[in-house]
Amino acid sequence: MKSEEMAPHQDEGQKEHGEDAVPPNIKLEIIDLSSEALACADRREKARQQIINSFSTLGFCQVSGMNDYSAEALLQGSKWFFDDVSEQTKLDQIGTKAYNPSNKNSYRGYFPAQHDRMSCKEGYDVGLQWEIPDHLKDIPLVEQTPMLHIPGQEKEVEHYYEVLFRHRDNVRGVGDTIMSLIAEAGGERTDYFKRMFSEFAQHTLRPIRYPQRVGEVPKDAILPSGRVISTPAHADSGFLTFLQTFDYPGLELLVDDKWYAVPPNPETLIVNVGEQLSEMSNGRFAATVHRVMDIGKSRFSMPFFYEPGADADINTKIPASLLPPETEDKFDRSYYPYVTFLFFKLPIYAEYSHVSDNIPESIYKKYIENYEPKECWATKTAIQVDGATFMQRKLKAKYRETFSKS
Ligand SMILES: O=C(O)CCC(=O)C(=O)O
Ligand SMILES: [Fe+2]
Repeated sequence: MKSEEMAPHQDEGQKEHGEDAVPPNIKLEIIDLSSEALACADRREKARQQIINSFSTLGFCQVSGMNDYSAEALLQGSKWFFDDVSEQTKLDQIGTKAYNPSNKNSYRGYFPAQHDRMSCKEGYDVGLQWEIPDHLKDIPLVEQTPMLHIPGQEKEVEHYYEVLFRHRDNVRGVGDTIMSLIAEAGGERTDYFKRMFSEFAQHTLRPIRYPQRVGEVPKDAILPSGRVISTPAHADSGFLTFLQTFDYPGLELLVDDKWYAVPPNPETLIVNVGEQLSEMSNGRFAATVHRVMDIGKSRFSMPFFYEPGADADINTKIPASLLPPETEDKFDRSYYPYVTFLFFKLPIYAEYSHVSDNIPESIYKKYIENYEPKECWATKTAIQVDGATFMQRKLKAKYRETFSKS
């Protein structure tokens, strides 16, 4: 899944810490992934070490050296998409089912901003393009990305997708490179993770706009210092995130209970570890909590959530030599499909609740019935909100009820 996300009523947990009006800057290590660097044995080894070190400490770094990279063209595309194409056109043509019930797409597509929520952003979830293979057919969430068709603006539309897809494919390659370097650092073959992040990976590129808020700002979005939150504190729930923030400040990391600001750098991508990759490393890699602040004007950003295939086994571990030694043998090696994780997680978000009402029985039997939910930041937060009940268990009970009736 798109990894980030907050549970709907998430509390801004660390109120007592780091209330500086302007938190100090933090410098993220820059890792050179240019083809020249990777072709040189010493520089490649340096990149491997930098990745393992930064993932094991801050859980955040930057990468440079992408091919053919124009942040400016991407930003122009996003401005066109969010500022020039009307919200109605986006909702009609590519809105997700939660916002346009007559559309089929639930997982890919456009979602509008909710100005009365702490998380105030609109975005467009874009996947890879492939024919859905037979073994993934019928799985809700495995779907094509709906695309705009605007009569009279064919050229603009074509250009928009050309730039966007080039970026998507580039960043996907960067993700594959990082996973290869982790494999090599652990003494495994370069293609160790290839099955997991296969040609049918569920990767999601998400152009975002945080619009200038209109109406009353919800109280829970205002910090005691008066600063306003656009995306509350969260850890990304997935594997790896590659984020372009252009020239916009606003991203903050929670390190040792204090907030730090990440200075923008359009020349690099910010990379961070999500909870599932942290789990694949038995906790060695850190899924660091972060948030986005309101900067008083529209803010654009573009995360790419590097995700496995729907049926990939997410109980995979990073190479054993990289695991914390005391944890090496203590894990469950049973198959846990990625889509099962998504099925348990997504319905927590109001905008995906219809997904759980439309799961075919065969998919329930294959991907839900025999699995226990996996915890993540979002579901843990939902538990806090929900009091004693473990929301994921409630969801499972709900699925079970649905299919015992049929
Ligand atoms: O927009 C940003 O700078 C960060 C977004 C984010 O944290 C996320 O989408 O997970
Ligand atoms: Fe995030």
